[in-house]
Amino acid sequence: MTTATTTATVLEASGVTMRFGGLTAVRSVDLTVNTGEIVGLIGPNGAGKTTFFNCLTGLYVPTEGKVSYKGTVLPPKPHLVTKAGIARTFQNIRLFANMTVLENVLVGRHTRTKEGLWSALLRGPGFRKAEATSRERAMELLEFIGLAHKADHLSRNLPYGEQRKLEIARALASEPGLLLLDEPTAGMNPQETRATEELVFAIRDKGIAVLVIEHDMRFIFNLCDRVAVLVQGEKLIEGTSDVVQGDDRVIAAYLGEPFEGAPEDTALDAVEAAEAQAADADADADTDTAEAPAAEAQTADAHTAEGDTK
Ligand SMILES: Nc1ncnc2c1ncn2[C@@H]1O[C@H](COP(=O)(O)OP(=O)(O)OP(=O)(O)O)[C@@H](O)[C@H]1O
Repeated sequence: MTTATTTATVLEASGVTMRFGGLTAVRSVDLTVNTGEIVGLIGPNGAGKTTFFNCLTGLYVPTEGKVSYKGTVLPPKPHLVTKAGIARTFQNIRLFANMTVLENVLVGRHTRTKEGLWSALLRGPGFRKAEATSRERAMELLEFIGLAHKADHLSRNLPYGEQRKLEIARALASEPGLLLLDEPTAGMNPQETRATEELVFAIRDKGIAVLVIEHDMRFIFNLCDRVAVLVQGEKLIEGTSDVVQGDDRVIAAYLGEPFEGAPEDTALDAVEAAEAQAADADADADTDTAEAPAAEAQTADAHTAEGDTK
């Protein structure tokens, strides 16, 4: 599917430790992401996933360890990390609510525009050309994520799932080589989640490596080439979806009882179908027949609902 003939390391985090006073939120974590890869980062609430992301993107200065992007050690400054080629989205949506959809994407491009303050104030030919290129590129991105028809809408008026998509478009506007997604499907319905899965594959096929935090196990195991599991700040295991799903320590430490025996895809399909049905159905109707699938759906949801609290 990918065209890369050689595998190169895009991201290399080594020995990353983050302490907050007496609390060690991340302890000596190593992680690499290679070209053409989608890597998942999972773990229970409070395991240190977002803290680790913040260390990668310069929001936190790690207490120990270093982070390199394409062989160069990154300075712990968010704008320099973005400029180097790493973009991210946040767990909580951070759009400019009173800007249009297009303007939000244009904001994401500013690290890639070279025109300076005077050029912008004087609106000289250089600025106008750069502005036209930026708009064109931003519209292409909106086309790519399926929001071009809403370019002039205020972002606050978009439905929740589209706001999350717009955040991804804004991150892509900085032309990253690596995209970090922090719970991209939190609060989404199954259809939106499936669409996000397709979007992430399409992003990878554009040559952008992806590192994704998510509580939705089906999403992670469908999507990722490799999955790393953080538990209490430490990396417990890293491997393919099959390896991670089958590891007893992961089941015990993270997936717990409801996921024991890692349900077959068919079982998960049934859960999803039940969720979709339940969403459409009148709350009071068919209580007898809905009882069994609703119970199953709750079991699967136990893993996703946690992500909405933050
Ligand atoms: N700025 C901070 N100051 C102090 N403690 C923090 C800070 N940020 C995170 N922590 C603590 O670090 C630990 C890891 O939190 P973090 O948010 O990284 O976990 P997480 O795996 O992303 O959890 P979730 O899945 O709930 O988002 C938690 O105990 C949290 O309370």
